[in-house]
This record gives sequence, structure tokens and C-alpha cells, in this order.
Amino acid sequence: STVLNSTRQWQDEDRDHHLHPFTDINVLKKKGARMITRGEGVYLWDSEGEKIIDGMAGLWCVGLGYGRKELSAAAARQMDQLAYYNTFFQTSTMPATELSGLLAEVTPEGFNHVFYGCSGSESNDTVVRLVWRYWDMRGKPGKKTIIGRINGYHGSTLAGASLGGMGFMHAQGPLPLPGFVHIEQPHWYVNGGDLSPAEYGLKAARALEEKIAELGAETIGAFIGEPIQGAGGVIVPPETYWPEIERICRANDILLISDEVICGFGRTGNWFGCETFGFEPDIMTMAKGMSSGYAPISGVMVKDHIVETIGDGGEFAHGYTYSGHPVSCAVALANITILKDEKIIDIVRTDTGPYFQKRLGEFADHPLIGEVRGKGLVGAVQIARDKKSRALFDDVGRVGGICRDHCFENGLIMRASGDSMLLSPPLVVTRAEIDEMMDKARMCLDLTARDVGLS
Ligand SMILES: Cc1ncc(COP(=O)(O)O)c(CNc2cccc(C(=O)O)c2)c1O
Repeated sequence: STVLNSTRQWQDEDRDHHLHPFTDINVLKKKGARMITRGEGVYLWDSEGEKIIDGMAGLWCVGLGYGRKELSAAAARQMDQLAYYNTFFQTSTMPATELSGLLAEVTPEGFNHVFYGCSGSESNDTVVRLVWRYWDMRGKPGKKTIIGRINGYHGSTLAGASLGGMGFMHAQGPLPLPGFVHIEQPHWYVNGGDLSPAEYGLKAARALEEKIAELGAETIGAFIGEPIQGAGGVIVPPETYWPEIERICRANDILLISDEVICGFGRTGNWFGCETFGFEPDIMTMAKGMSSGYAPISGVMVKDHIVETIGDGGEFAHGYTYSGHPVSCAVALANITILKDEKIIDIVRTDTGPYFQKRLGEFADHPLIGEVRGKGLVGAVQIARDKKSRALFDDVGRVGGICRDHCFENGLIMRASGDSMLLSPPLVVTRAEIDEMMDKARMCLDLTARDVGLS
């Protein structure tokens, strides 16, 4: 191919051939892609030599930070040894087997079996297949509907997009597919009205009870939720929410699914978000932090009683060519081993997480910020037009976009979702690096406040 050695040339080549995810093609064609060339720790560099502090750990996934040689060495070793073999036809490979045992060890009690994929979306498709098969085997084939939340995000396959409650995705095609319904999200700032967060948490959870009553428990197979809705804007539910959701699921004999793609592997200060929020799911989806993003891998942890029930039905006719890919498994194995050995999640829970939340909390007094949300090393500041009434700006998303662009121009990656600014740094972030992120974030919020006349 042509030798490309200037940013302009890279951008032209990319413009001519590369369709990017969740991207307005014509906007990008005009702008040209920013070519990211290198990563080290919590920093990235682009093709112009600009250094950027990555407040988003890639896409919520690079837990160990960039440049960990143990992971690249594990990949190279496995690739040289056995770059690929499948786990169909009663075969397995050492990394897939070893990783499965390690996952049984680090996940909550009762999760002893994992089904692999390459992405969170694929694993949520697996969840749907498992739920449908489980109720068939339980002799209740009517229980096929799955309930999710408005503004939840569970991926971009047909099932992932249907499990999710993102209206702008559903608007592009006949989505959600039949059998996927949604209840309100536990977003106190927008939906809580005069209720206290504790009261609102119960009210939002009881929307599930109402939906079940409306549709009939005999038609509902499962409820799925992210402990904290990530892409939806780091929506941290009130403490009362998840225990009430669990109670309602048990009372109506529906499976409880925790989508841990973002909250899993230490993000909230425990290994999994369901541990932080105090509920025990029947199924857990995992991806992202499972390999620190160094290689694509995802998985579904399945409680024993579900494995046994499905096992009674002969071959479960589902799976992917790369389910249990040996190189991805070797990378995930090295990643999780480091998380364990270096006690990184304990440090998040006891040191850097509380420090991050303290620094984030300082934004509560910023003229542009109505609410600060977060847990462990994930957080959001909610941009509001009027702090007293909690009113947002009319064209939600515009001001967040202004702030995001200020960040990118000032060497900080901070995600904008609606008018919430999100941070989810690598789990290895230090206090000094947290300070650097927060100082840049404050400067960009100040610039944004000036732009919208709220300074
Ligand atoms: C909770 C959850 N579940 C499933 C998926 C889908 O995973 P895959 O993308 O690997 O198929 C996700 C992914 N989350 C995700 C993916 C891409 C962008 C952003 C963003 O916040 O901009 C978030 C996620 O956050």
C-alpha cells in the first residue's frame, strides 16, 4: 500500500476507506480522523506528537493502562505457540481452560461457568439465547420477553440494541425487536422530582413491578441492567434501587442479569458492580476491562442452576468461531492475574477511588454543574442550565459537545453523554494523574461556561 508519513496523508487514506462506528460520515470526512499512534500508562499520543491524558481508558476498558509488556508478551507467546484453535467439537485450549478457572475464582459465589465471545454485544446476544433456552427447558416457553431500561446500553447487535433503551438507535430501523421492553432509568436528577434519592430509588425499581403486572409475569423471562449505566451518562442509581429490583425479580420468577461490561473488573471499587450495589444476579455479562482492551474478548458468567437446566436439553445450539480465542484468553489471563497480584482493585476501593470522587465532588460548586455522580473510578458531572430547578439546556447534548471539544483541544479525553461529562480513567491512575485530569476538566468547564454565558 502507499507509504503514508504525514497526518494529512493518513487522514486522506482513512477518509477514503474507513467507516467508523457511531460516526457522522460527512462530518468526519470534513474534519479528518485524529490518528492515535501510541499509549503509555494513562497517556496517549497522536500523529502530531500531541500528548493526551486518557480520562476514558479508551472506551472504559484499558484498566491496566497502555504499554503493559506482560500483556503483549502473553499475546506473542500464545500466538507463536497456537494462534488459534476453536472450542467447538469437544476441544479446548490451555488459555481458555485456565481463564475459565480464574473467572470462577474472581466472580461472586455461584458463578462457575463462562461462555465466551469477542464483544459485549455478542455476549448479550448469548444472554438472550440462554434466557430463552432456560425457560423452554423449565417448561415455561411463554417467558421470553426481556425488560431493560430507557437509556441503558447493551451493545449494537440486533439483540444488544434491543436490550438497550437508546431511542436514537431504535429510530434507525425496526428496533427494538419484539419481546424487548423498557422501563424508566433510575436517574434521580431528571426523574426524581421532589422525592429524596432513597424514595426515588424504590419508585424507579417499582416501575419493573408495574411493567410485569402490565404484561403478565408468565411472559417475562428476565430483567437486564448495568449496575451503573455507563454510555447513558454514568447514571448511579440510589442505594435503594438494586435490592428492590432483586426482590421484584425473585417474587416474579424472572432472571436477573447484571451487565458488567463497564462496571466489571474493578471499575466501582469491587471486582463487580453487583457487589458494590448489593445484589446477586443469575447471569453476568463481561467484556472491556476483562482484557484491558488489549485483545477483544467477552464472556457470560452463568449460575449453576441455569447451567444444569440448559444441560438437560442436549446441545445448546449457539457459539462463535472466536469463542475462547486462545490469544485473547491469554491476554485476559495476564490482565486479571495482574489485577489480582498487584491488588489494584483494593487500591481503587480504598485510595484512588475515594480520592477521585473527592476531587470530582469539588465540581458541585461550578456554575455549570447541577450534580456530581460516581462510584470508585467512574464519575460524571451533570451540566445544567439552572441548578436550583435542575433544568437542563433545551438542546441536550450541544453544551456537552462544546465541553468535549475543549477537552480534546487541551489534551484531555472526557466523554460527553447528553449533557453529562464522564470520566473513567485506567484503574492504575495515580493521585497526581487524577489531579491533572481534574485541573484540565475544570479549565474546560470554565471555557464552556464562558461560551454559554454562565460563568
Ligand atoms: C454495559 C455495556 N454492555 C455492552 C456493551 C457492548 O460492548 P461492545 O461494544 O464490545 O459490543 C457496552 C459497550 N459500551 C460502549 C461501547 C462503545 C462506546 C461507548 C461509549 O460510551 O461511547 C460505550 C456496554 O457499555
